[in-house]
Amino acid sequence: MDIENIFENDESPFDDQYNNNEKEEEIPSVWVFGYGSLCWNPGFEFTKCITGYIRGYVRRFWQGNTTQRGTLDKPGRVATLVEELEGITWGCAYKIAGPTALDYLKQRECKLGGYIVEYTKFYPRISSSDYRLSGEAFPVLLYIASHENDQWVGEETIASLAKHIVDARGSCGHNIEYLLRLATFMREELPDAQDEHLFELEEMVRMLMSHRNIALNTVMGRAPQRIRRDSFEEPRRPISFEFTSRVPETRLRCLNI
Ligand SMILES: N[C@@H](CCC(=O)N[C@@H](CS)C(=O)NCC(=O)O)C(=O)O
Repeated sequence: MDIENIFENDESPFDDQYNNNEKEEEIPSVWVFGYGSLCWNPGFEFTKCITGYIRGYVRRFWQGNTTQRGTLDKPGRVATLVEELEGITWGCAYKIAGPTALDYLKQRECKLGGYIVEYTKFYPRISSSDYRLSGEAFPVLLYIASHENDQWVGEETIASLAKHIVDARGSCGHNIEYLLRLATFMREELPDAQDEHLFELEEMVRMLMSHRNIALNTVMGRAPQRIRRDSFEEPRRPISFEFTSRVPETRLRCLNI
């Protein structure tokens, strides 16, 4: 999908009805779906973040990574989406305006990560009349690993994935951090969402860490920027992982982009 001129393209699927610009000046915007590190470390500026899901895909750690979370000698494993008819993948959608964020994602996701950009329908977890999101689905961009990219690994057992993750570290930090921060995002923001693959992998990695005496503080980098999600929702729990609504000031530190 060519997104170069998505803001000018009048055939764009992101037409005005989904801009939800009721309270924002009429500037063209698109939504990007995050289901891996984008859930906790978007690295780009956004104006809204809402939790929800997409249909027809499941999340799998079947994409290798020799840059941000691994090396050529010890490739890591990062999340991608695999088509599955009845599949559902939970994550969050970011509303972005202007091409800067997309240029950044092109570098981070496509150039460095081997992902391609597609789009699909996003179903918000919470509908809000205040936000003119009556719960109906709307189009989002998503970054998915093509099976042709040179870092594609394909199906692997949980045990094999866990071994790779425990052994891998890249320019953005340890591969364990990548997995645990995603699992924490899901538990804290989407406690009712199911994801057997993610949580079985987390359990196996934590078991390997225990067997190899790997201390958590040796694999977890700096706490990510706090993100306020579903801002039209009353706070559901004491403030913990995510709080203030702040547009990220820092870029993806490891890539300096
Ligand atoms: N496209 C997925 C995965 C994105 C992802 O995990 N990208 C990795 C590598 S390709 C990345 O940029 N990681 C930064 C980091 O690991 O901190 C998402 O929507 O979250």
